[in-house]
Amino acid sequence: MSGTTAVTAPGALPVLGHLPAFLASPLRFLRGLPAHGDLVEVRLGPQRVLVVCDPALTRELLTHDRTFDKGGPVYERMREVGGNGLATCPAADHRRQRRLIQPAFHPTRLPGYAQAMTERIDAGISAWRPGQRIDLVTELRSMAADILLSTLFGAALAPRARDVLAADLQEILTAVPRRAVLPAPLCDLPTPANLRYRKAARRARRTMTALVHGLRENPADGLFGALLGGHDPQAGDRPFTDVELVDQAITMYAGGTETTAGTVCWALYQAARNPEAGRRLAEECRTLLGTRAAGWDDLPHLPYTRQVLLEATRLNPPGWLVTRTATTDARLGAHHVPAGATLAYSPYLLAHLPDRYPDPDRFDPDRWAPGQQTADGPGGQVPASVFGGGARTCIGQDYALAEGVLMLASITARWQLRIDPHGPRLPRLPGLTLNPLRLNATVTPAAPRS
Ligand code: HEM
Repeated sequence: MSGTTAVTAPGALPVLGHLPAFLASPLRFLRGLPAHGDLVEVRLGPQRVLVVCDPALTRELLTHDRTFDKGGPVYERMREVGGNGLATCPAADHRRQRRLIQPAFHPTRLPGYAQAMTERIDAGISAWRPGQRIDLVTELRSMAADILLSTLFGAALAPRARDVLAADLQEILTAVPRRAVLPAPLCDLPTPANLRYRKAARRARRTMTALVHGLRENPADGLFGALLGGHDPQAGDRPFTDVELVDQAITMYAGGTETTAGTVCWALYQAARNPEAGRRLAEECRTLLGTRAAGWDDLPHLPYTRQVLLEATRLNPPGWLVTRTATTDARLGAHHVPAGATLAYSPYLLAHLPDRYPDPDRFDPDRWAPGQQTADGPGGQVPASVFGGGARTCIGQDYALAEGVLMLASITARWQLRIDPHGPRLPRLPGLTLNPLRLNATVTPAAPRS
């Protein structure tokens, strides 16, 4: 990249650059980069990307969110879906949006959301039958979608409409990685996949616009109720229009469904593969809960469950590669970065650095034990950058951790899972998240502890 002082990763082929090596195994490729420097240029065909390979440099990238703004091919396609929502909007619009939305994520609102989480989790796991073979990916995704839409719209969203909306939103999200790599004209062809995508996008926006109209007249109990009901915008903050509110709903769905569901899926898988961790998890959940679903007041009494969840996010962080664009000529650490450059940070790469996490491939929930000193601060913290950082840090972090612990504890308390020996079925290339495509398990009732 003209003007940058970053080293280029070795092994670039003419024209294709590092594309074959990246496509052969993106995660292995990323993990090899820190050996070459703290900022490494990678050539993916014509696209050049500066990959940040060091935690301090990642913090610097995330702190200067106006210089290193949202951008890159995935964010462009996400904008097509989520419009100018909180996760995709440029820095120029971000402070206003964040100020308007933050009250809906205030810690005092979490117990209310947790009640909806407990109800939806209980309904989900009560439908399983002894001896049934389930696909955990589908089951947890549908539970997370149910929870997200229930907390967004509260009682304003009837169960039948919720199912249709969840199916449409899922269709849209599944299309994003495909549309991000297809040349733009191909995205407009009337292929069955493009037609399905357009139909789902139109219907989802129509449904949510109607919900927003209803909530403006009659604010209900959900997250959108908090956004619309009686919240005084800060001086100078223009309130959200209906279109912006629908963008925010799609953004929350996109940011809050696959991420949490995938994390719980990996946590259950790891607990099944690691007998000692699985035993301690079961002991904690079954002793505390018997067979009931976990609620908000149980959270402080589920420390090991939280450790298991955190370690699962470290090993398989949902957002594994995240891009930015330099808005101006800039410095990053000791490097010059030219205006227009694409940069990327990788929670996956950082979470597998051996000097931060000794024996990084080992599943070890005790890294997060209270009082344990980790590279990310005292035990109980979250793995650095898994939830981003700086002004664009995940607004749903506490929501996600509460939901993840409630799901993991409730499932473990009530059911014994026998994961299929084949383990998770992985996509050939990871999509927006590191989630498996399938994880089959047979469920039998857990033996309660006395
Ligand atoms: C395990 C669960 C989750 C993980 C690992 C996660 C991860 C992340 C990461 C890495 C970012 C920063 C992206 C960037 O730097 O460009 C982010 C932002 C965001 N997340 Fe999450 N997330 C999770 C759950 C959630 C949930 C449950 C919600 C909503 C209820 C949510 C909503 C958002 C939003 C709206 C943003 C954009 C924030 C902003 O730009 O101000 N996330 N998340």
